Amino acid sequence: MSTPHNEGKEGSIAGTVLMPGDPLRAKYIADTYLDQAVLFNSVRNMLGYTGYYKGIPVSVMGSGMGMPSIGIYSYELYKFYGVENIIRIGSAGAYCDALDIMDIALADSAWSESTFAMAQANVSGDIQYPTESLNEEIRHTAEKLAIPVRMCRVHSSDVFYHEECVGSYRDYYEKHGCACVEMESYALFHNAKILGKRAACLLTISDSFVTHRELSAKERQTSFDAMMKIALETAKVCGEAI
Ligand SMILES: O=P(O)(O)O[C@H]1O[C@H](CO)[C@@H](O)[C@H]1O
Ligand SMILES: O=c1cc[nH]c(=O)[nH]1
Repeated sequence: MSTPHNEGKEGSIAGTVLMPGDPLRAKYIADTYLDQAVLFNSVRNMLGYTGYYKGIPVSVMGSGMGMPSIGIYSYELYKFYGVENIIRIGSAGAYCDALDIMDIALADSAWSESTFAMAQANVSGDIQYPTESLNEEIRHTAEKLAIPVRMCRVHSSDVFYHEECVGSYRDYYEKHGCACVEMESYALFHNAKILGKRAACLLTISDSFVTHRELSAKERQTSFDAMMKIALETAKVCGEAI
């Protein structure tokens, strides 16, 4: 089987997929953490690999940036490849000083101005939620690894570069309770819900709107190991249950 965007063969993708936005981060994870990793997709260079983590099959695939992109890839993984769990592992910008560079956040909800859910399935509302049971497994895993994780509402934005007339990051923090910003979780959570699947979103803070500190592009690609460890150990637990 294949889709217009994924050339993976039937059975080539594990039940749990870790999804960074950057396909090169997917390659880094496969090269660094997976045994016997096999490339299942390179259409549009959206690299996807399946390998073994501590003996359990796990896949990792880039989602691209923004909701239309993760909307396509996650829909196809859930609907056509039988994937049960997608854990997004991304970077985010902090909207408050409670989140520092390299802190790890777990989305408890995604607020968005996006029309994705309305356009996709006539679903109204500006908040989408992750799967509570998957979040619970992630929290439990992080606790066991003694890696601190901050639960927070995420601004899942359609736009990276805003003009000033739109307002400040403080508005998203103060009016909507968003502690940080990324660009995919609202669409991922929506797709999981309509297809009866599970989704979660782990984020490492890469820059701060408050302090203006930021990681380099190279650091964003390779330095999120603590978050990856949590995601991989959770995927192992999910894989053992499938
Ligand atoms: O690091 P990733 O997973 O790509 O996530 C964040 O980084 C990109 C913007 O630089 C957007 O995709 C945003 O969601
Ligand atoms: O979407 C994103 C991701 C990281 N940092 C930002 O400022 N925005």
